[in-house]
Order: sequence, then C-alpha cells, then structure tokens
Amino acid sequence: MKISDLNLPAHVTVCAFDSREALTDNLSTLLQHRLLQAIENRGRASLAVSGGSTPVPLFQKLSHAELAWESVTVTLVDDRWISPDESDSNDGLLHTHLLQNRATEAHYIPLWQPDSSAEAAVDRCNTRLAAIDGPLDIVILGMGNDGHTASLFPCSSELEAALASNADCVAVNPTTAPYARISLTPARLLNSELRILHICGNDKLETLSRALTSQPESMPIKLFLQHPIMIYWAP
Ligand SMILES: O=C1O[C@H](COP(=O)(O)O)[C@@H](O)[C@H](O)[C@H]1O
Repeated sequence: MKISDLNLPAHVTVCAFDSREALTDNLSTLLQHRLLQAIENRGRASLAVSGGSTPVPLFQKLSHAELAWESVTVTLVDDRWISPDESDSNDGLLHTHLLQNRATEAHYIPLWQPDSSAEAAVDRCNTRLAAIDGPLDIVILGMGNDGHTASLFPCSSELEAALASNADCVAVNPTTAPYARISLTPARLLNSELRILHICGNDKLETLSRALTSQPESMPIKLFLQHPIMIYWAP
C-alpha cells in the first residue's frame, strides 16, 4: 500500500518522505519554527509529545534546536505507570532523548508520579496540566497497530468516558497492552494549534486505512483524523 492510496479527507495534510532521516530533519525544522513563532507571539510555547519507539530520532535532533527552551513547556500525551528507570517509561525516554543538550532548559510537566497509582494521580496531573492555559501549540501523536493513540486504547473500559471527558487527563488500564497508564484526553489533545501524527512503516499505513472506515470507539486514532492534522510518514 502507498500513502497516496489512502482516501484521506481534505483537512488531513500528508508529508511523506523516502527515509526516516529525511522525515526527522523536516519535522524537527517545522517544530523549531512553530515553537519559535509561539515564543515570539506570546513569550512562551507548549509541546506535547508521544512516547514509544518512533519519536526517538526526532527527540535527539530537536534537543539541539536553537530555541529559548526556557520558554517552552514540554509534556507527554501519555505515560505508562512504571518508574522512569524502566526501559518502557515514556518519562524516561523523554529525559534520555529530548530533555538533553539545549532542551535541558525546557520546563517539563511529567504525568508519572512516584508513590501513587494512575487513578490516584489523575487529580494532581490535571492540576499540573492546567498550568498550560489555552491551546497546546503542538501535539505530536503516535499510533499503535490496534488504532490506539496516546493511551486511548480500544480495549480499555475507560475509553468511552475518556472520549466524553472535559478533563485534561484520565487513567487507563489497557487489557491488550502492558501497564496502567495516564493519557491526555481527546478534549485536551484537540485543544491545540497544530496536531501531527508521526508514524513510520508500511504496517502503519494498513492501520490508517482500517481507521478511515472505523469509528473512534474501535480505533481511537479515527477521532483525530476527523479534525485537521498533518501526517508525517516514512517507510
Ligand atoms: O504505547 C504507546 O504506543 C504508541 C505507539 O508507539 P510506537 O512504538 O509504535 O511508536 C505511542 O504513541 C504512545 O505514546 C505509547 O505510550
């Protein structure tokens, strides 16, 4: 399947690259430009990023960007409820690959907290996230091959409530993926100036294709395809 075979709505912009390196360079430049613009316009910028394996090279590149990082607030769109020392932690991933080099100056709002379950941490997370008033400048989403994005999993009993929630984040217990999690809600993710779906590999095109003919309740990524979004894809 080619990305051009997908019957995407007009509000979805496709940026396809021949290599992951080219995607990383291009997306990093776009993010730098948009963060700079936000800082020039409002004196500050906000960026919510995904975890998982896909964004690692992007994080490494972006961490060197010449920006007033002290004016940038960074958070995650989701995290797994495990210690940042563990290799599957999105918080740990962010510290290892993004909050490095020039980006060490960024203001980071973590979702994971010690000494608490995801459920018990939700109120505190909502309070912390309220520090980002107004729309997020940039949201970078990933996508699993079950159609999940952030930690909005089709298998989880919390999905229906998450789709309807006006809060910033929710606790989620997926049954087909490991770990309890905290996820930003669709309401918070859609309250953003720029949304980017960052995916690599032909398997993700197959997943996108299925999502286009599905409902958000069975493939949550579909919800974000119903709103303006840029898809950055490479094989
Ligand atoms: O569990 C998660 O998976 C998705 C996709 O990850 P990837 O390894 O296929 O890039 C990710 O977007 C999400 O943040 C993460 O918690």
